[in-house]
Amino acid sequence: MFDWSTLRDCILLKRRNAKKKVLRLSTTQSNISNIGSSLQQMVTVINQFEIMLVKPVVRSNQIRQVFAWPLVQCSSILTQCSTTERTIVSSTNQKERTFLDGHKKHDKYFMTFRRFITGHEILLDRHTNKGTAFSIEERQIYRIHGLLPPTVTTLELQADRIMENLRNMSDDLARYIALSALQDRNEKLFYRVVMEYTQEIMPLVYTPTVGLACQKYGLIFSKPKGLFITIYDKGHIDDVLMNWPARDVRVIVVTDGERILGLGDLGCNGMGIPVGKLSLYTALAGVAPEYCLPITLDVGTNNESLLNDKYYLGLRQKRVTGKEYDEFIDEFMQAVVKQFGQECLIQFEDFANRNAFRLLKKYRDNYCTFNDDIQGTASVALAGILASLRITKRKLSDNVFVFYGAGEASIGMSNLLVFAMENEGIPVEEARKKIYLVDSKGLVVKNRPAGGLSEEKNRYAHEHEPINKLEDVIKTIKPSFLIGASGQGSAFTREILEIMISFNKRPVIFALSNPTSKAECTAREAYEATKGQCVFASGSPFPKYVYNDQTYVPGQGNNSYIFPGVGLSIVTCGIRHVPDEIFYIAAKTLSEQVTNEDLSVGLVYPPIEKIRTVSRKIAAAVAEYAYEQKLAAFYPKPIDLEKFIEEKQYIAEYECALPPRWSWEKEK
Ligand SMILES: O=C([O-])CC(=O)C(=O)O
Ligand SMILES: [Mg+2]
Repeated sequence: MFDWSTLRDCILLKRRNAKKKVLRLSTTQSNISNIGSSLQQMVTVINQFEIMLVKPVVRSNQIRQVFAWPLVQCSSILTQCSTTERTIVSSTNQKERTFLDGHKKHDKYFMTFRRFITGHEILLDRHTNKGTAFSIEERQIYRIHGLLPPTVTTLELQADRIMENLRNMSDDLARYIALSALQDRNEKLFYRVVMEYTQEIMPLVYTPTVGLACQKYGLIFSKPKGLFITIYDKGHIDDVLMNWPARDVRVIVVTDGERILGLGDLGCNGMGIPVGKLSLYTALAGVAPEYCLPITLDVGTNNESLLNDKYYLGLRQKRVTGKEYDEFIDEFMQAVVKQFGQECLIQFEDFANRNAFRLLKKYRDNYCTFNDDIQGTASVALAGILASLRITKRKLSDNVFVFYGAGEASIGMSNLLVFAMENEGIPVEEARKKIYLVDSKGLVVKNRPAGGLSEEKNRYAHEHEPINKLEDVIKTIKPSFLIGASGQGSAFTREILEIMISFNKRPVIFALSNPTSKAECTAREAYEATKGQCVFASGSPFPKYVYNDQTYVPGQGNNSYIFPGVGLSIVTCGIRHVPDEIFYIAAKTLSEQVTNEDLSVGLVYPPIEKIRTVSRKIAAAVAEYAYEQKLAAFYPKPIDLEKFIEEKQYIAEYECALPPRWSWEKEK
C-alpha cells in the first residue's frame, strides 16, 4: 500500500462545474531523491481508484507536487490520510482559487473538516478556530460540542473582549504578547482587532512596541512565527523553504537583523520585524495572511550583550560577512524563486546600510524585490513633503532640505526627492544642490579627509567648508525642511527647533527614526519650540497635542503607509519588478488622500482609520502604471483596477464552515 506518511497536503476540492474532485498531493520529504518511487506508488494507488489523469508538476527536474483529477469519488483514499491534512484549508492557494473560480470557500472547509479533522484540532488551528463564535450547528457537526462553554458569541463581542483585556493590562509588552498569542490561536479575530482598532493596536504589533519585543525576543518567546534560515543552511536553503507549510507564498519580508529599527544589531531577535510588517500587509492592505512569509537570515550577531544573553535564541557567533555572506544571500534569492516563483515579492528590511544598498542594486532588476528602508521610507517621506507644501504654499523646488543621518532612509529620500523635482522640470544637478546630508562627521562635503564618501553620499556632497554640529549646519544652510533619520533620539534640541522657526514661517520637521525612543524629537517638543507653527511628522506615533487651545495631530511618516499598498498591487497583479517610479506614484497617491481638513490640524498623512482604502488606491495607481509599462503578469488587465483589487482584499469575517445543506440559517 502507498506510504501516506510521505505526503503532507492532501486537498479534496470540488469543482462545482465539472463535478469532479481534485486531489492535490505534495511531498514533505526534504530529501527528494526517492520521490520518484513515491510518485510511482501514488500513481498505483490513484489508478486503483480509477483516477483519470495524474499530472506531475516538475520544477527544475524535481517533482514537487502531483495533481490528480479523479473521475470517481476518492473519499476512500482520503480517509486514509492522517489528520495532519488540516493545514490544507489555509494553504489553499490562489492558483487553486483561480482554478476553482466561483467555488465557495465553505465547500472546502466542509470537505476538509468532515473527513480529516477532529473537533479538538479545529479549535487548535488558528486558521479554522472561531472560539466561542462556533454556532450550535457547527459544534454538532465538527464534534466541538462540549469543548466550549455553551454561550455562542459573535466576532464583534470577541473583539470587544480582547480590547477590554488589553486595556486592563499593565504594559505594552504584555499587550504585544497577548496579541501574538491571539494571532496563534485565532487568526481571524486577531486581524479583526487590528483592523477595527488600528490606531490603538498598531503601536503594539508594530513600532514602537515591536522594537522592545525584538530586544526581549529570547525571553518572551513562546511559539515560533516565520522561518529561520542560518548560515549553516547554506547549500540547502531550498530544503528549509520547503518546510514552510504554505506553498503559494507571494510576499516575503526578510531581515538579517543587523539594523533593527534604530536599535542596531539584534541578530535573530529581529524576527519580530518581518512578522510585524507582514501583519500590516494583511491588516492595512488586505493581503491574505497565507501568502505571507516572514524570514530571518541568521548569520550571527556582533551584539556582545546578546551573545552573552542566556536566553538568546540565534547563532552564538560573530556575523559572517564577505564572500560567504554574499553567496548565502544569492542562494536564498534563487531558492525563493525556485520554491515560490519569480513573482514572489522579497522585501528587504532592516539590513545594515552597506548591505542594503549593495543588495538592492544587485537584485532589483532580476527579482521582484525592494528595500523598504530605502524605498518605502523615501516614498512615505515624499508624500509627507508634498502634503506639507499645501500648508507652506511652496513649490517642491523652492525648498532646501537638510537630512540628519545619511543612511538608507536619508539617501532613499534624497534620491526620490530628486526624481520628484525632475518631474517638476528641475535638472538633476540643480535638484541635488537643494539637498544637504549631515552624518556622524557633520555636513557631507566634497573632499572629506580620511575614508572619503560612499558613492551614494557623494552625490549629495557640496563644495562647502566642513561644519560639524547640526545646529551650525542649520544656521548656515537655513533649510525649510529638517528631516531626521539618524537613529539618534533627541538630536533635534530645543535650540535647533528654535533656529528653524527663526527663518521659516512654517518650518517642516520630520523626526522619522524608530522606535519612539530614537525619534529626533517628540511632537510636543516640536510644537512647543515653534509655538505651534511647525509641520510635524514622526516615524513612530505620537499622541495629539493641544497648544494654545489648538489641537495638533502629528502624522506618522512611517513606511507602513506605503509597503502594504505597493505589496498589494504586486501580489494581485503579478508585478515582476519594482522600479523607483512605483514609489513616486505611491507617494503622490498617498499625498492626494490628505484632505484640507487633515491639513488644518497639521496632519500630512491621511488618518490611519482610512488606511485600507488608502492602500487600495495606492495599489490601483501602481497597478495602472505597471500595466502601462508591461510589468504586470496577470492578464487580461482588469477594467476597473480598484474594484478588482478590492475584491482580492482579505476580510476579517468568519466564514460559514458549513456546506449549504447543513446550514439551517441558509435554508430559512
Ligand atoms: O519599522 C518601521 O517602523 C519603519 C522602518 O522600516 C524602520 O524604522 O526600519
Ligand atoms: Mg525597517
